[in-house]
Amino acid sequence: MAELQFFTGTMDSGKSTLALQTNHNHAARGLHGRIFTTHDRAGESIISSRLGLQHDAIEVDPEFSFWRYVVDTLTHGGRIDYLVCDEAQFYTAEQIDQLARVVDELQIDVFAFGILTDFRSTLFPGSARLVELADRMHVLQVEALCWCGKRATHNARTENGVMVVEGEVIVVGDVDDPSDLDHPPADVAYEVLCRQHHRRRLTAARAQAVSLAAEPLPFG
Ligand SMILES: Nc1ncnc2c1ncn2[C@@H]1O[C@H](COP(=O)(O)OP(=O)(O)O)[C@@H](O)[C@H]1O
Ligand SMILES: Cc1cn([C@H]2C[C@H](O)[C@@H](COP(=O)(O)O)O2)c(=O)[nH]c1=O
Repeated sequence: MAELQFFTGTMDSGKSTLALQTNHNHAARGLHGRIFTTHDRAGESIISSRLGLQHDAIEVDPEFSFWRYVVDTLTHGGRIDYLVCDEAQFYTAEQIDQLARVVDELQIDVFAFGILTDFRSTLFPGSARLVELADRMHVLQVEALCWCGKRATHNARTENGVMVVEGEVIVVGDVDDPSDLDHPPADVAYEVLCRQHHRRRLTAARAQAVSLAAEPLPFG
């Protein structure tokens, strides 16, 4: 039986890597798949992982119909055994419904990958629909960690280093590596945090500033 599976985790938890591995393992066994993505950091029609892997992909815009694409391909003699769908949080709820229909009516496996919540800790519409419809949901095993060492569960957005909770929902960006002194923080960046530190808006930089401020002055 074909299935709609949803693989989720915070930013930087290995979703795109797993998406590319899933495609590789199925293709290696002679199965025919299609890879979809949208708004990847590397650009249009590309799926990229931070481990350096990249692959061509079909760019999904809000008008794209998965159902029409698959039916057209099959009608013209093409073969599709599975779909790999990255950045699925950005898909519309209707597109997730189409993916479920592809699974149920055409017996094609769908592997969807995406983050659950945005920088305000609100479910993305695509992810909400996947939670509602997926046959199986998997939380990625490789845990991204908050600066405090706890498992990161939330995605924070920073603007010029300061965590924000208002703004456009979709802003393509990357997590900052504070140890990479060659690259100063981007104007808009992301940081993964545990819930407690997301709630308190305590990013690594702010935690460090607070702890330095609490140091007693070196009076002789
Ligand atoms: N230099 C590195 N060495 C080893 N692993 C790395 C390195 N850079 C990134 N990674 C791994 O890649 C993961 C991010 O993979 P990626 O597929 O881009 O994540 P996602 O799609 O969830 O944002 C990190 O959690 C880490 O495990
Ligand atoms: C939290 C959040 C993220 N985004 C963007 C930032 C990245 O471009 C992608 C997530 O990609 P990843 O492969 O999981 O790292 O989503 C956004 O647009 N809005 C948000 O609130």
